[in-house]
Amino acid sequence: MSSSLLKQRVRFAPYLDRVKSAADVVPLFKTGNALGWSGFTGVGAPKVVPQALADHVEQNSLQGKLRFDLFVGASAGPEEARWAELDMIARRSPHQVGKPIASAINQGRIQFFDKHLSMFPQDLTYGFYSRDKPLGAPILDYAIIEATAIKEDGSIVPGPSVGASPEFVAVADKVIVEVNTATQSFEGIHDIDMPINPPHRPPYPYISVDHRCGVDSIAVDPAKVVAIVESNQRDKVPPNHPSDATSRAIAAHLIEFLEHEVAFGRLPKNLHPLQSGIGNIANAVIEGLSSASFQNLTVWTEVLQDSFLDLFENGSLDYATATSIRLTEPGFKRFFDNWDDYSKKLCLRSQVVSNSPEIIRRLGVIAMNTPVEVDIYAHANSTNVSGSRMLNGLGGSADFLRNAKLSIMHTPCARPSKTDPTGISTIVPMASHVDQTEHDLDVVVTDQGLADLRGLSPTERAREIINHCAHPEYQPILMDYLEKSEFYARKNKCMHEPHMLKNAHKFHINLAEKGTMKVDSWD
Ligand SMILES: CC(=O)SCCNC(=O)CCNC(=O)[C@H](O)C(C)(C)COP(=O)(O)OP(=O)(O)OC[C@H]1O[C@@H](n2cnc3c(N)ncnc32)[C@H](O)[C@@H]1OP(=O)(O)O
Repeated sequence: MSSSLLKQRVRFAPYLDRVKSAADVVPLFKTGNALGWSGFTGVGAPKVVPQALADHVEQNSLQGKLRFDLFVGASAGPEEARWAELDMIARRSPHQVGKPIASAINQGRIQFFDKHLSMFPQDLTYGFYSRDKPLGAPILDYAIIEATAIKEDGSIVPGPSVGASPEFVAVADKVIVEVNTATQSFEGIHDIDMPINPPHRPPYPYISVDHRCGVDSIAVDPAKVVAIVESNQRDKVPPNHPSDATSRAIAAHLIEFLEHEVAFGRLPKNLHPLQSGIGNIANAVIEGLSSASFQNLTVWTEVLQDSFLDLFENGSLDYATATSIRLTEPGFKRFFDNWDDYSKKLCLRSQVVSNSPEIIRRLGVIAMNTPVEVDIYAHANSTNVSGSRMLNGLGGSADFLRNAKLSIMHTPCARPSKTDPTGISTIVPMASHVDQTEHDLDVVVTDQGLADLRGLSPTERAREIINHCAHPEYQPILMDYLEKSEFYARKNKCMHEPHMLKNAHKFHINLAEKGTMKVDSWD
């Protein structure tokens, strides 16, 4: 049964014969299927089909018996958390958000692999993730893609994210389209590159943030579309934490640094295109930028959060492009209330383009992301707490940080542990897991201050980071580690990047054993 809204949104008549309910498509799925979902950072993912499958598993006690390999451009919505709770995910890549899915990964129930978001879709199309399948088997059994409209040629107009949907559609055996009639159509806001694999891939043409290639929907062979399912559920993004003294201090140091770079002629007055990561700190830093004096800013990023709307509204942001616009409910209301204005100043692209190392370097992007920890030589951990416990995944942090003109990591200098309000130092002697290397980062900034690492040797970097970024309670402990490491290294003629290996992870060991990283003495 098609609603009149659905008929308006689906402009390719043959699809109207394929309208089904979510429950109707449940029998199509078999355990072991490889699925690609649209969505990126909790918006634009399918909802009603995943929910119907979860209901089916719950009602028939199929937990652990109907399991899928699940690929999503980045994270999906609460549906994937429910799938994790019902043990419906065997394998997952490349990024996820939410406690149930992270704990299933950390309990070893989901085989998760973490890949640069610019590389994940193309590696999927190369067949890297289906290499154990028989020759000729499809890479994906189903792509389940949320649309906000279908054009006359059957192509799919996505919603608030593009992510890896073009690649999923290209390599899926069958496609199910969830047409979301609860949200406004996003038609006209996308600029979509369809996958062309090497060695004949032409260069991406973009030379400015507002440059568009002219394709505004995802092409699909209509013969592959087996069902059109109406969805009437909006995206639900939890509210961001309001900025606090810590995030405001981080933003203030960063703004002072950017002003300094403008004064010295290394950046123009409107800076360079900005990238900002996900999370509360990133959101608060952008909030801080909205009260600075920069004008005519541009943004080339992967996720736009609510705070970017402030920049648009106070007139300091000229144009923003991303692969996802992850807004809270009030954020989406602001966005739709000003649709005529925003749709001219905003564009959503595929993640292979938003995160393309080549374009990031070409545009001279300023990248800003939050790590779990940074070590004294500027290796950063974005993913694994104490070397092992996965949080969300690498996401696009390394796509941007390795290729940006200015690579900045921002973090509070300390975090609370269960027993000590400053029990976790985000500056450590040796990172317990490395996602960004010392060769990638230019600047580390905490609420204490900013370390400008450009052109410094490792031991100079260590002093800059300890003195400017570490919490005052950790500064003497870290300096003691550095000086003792230098003492041993001088004797052994290995002064380039001195470490005491037996103590290098003592902060983490101390945290596990005593609830704080405040080490009393070195072994
Ligand atoms: C889709 C994209 O890729 S966007 C591009 C950038 N992507 C990335 O940088 C991916 C990696 N980064 C991230 O996932 C996030 O930035 C994080 C998790 C590192 C920080 O997120 P934020 O929301 O800014 O910080 P926040 O302080 O709220 O920390 C989030 C959680 O991580 C935990 N955490 C962070 N660092 C540590 C640490 N050193 N030790 C223990 N826990 C930690 C926090 O305790 C918190 O847990 P909670 O949710 O149980 O309270």
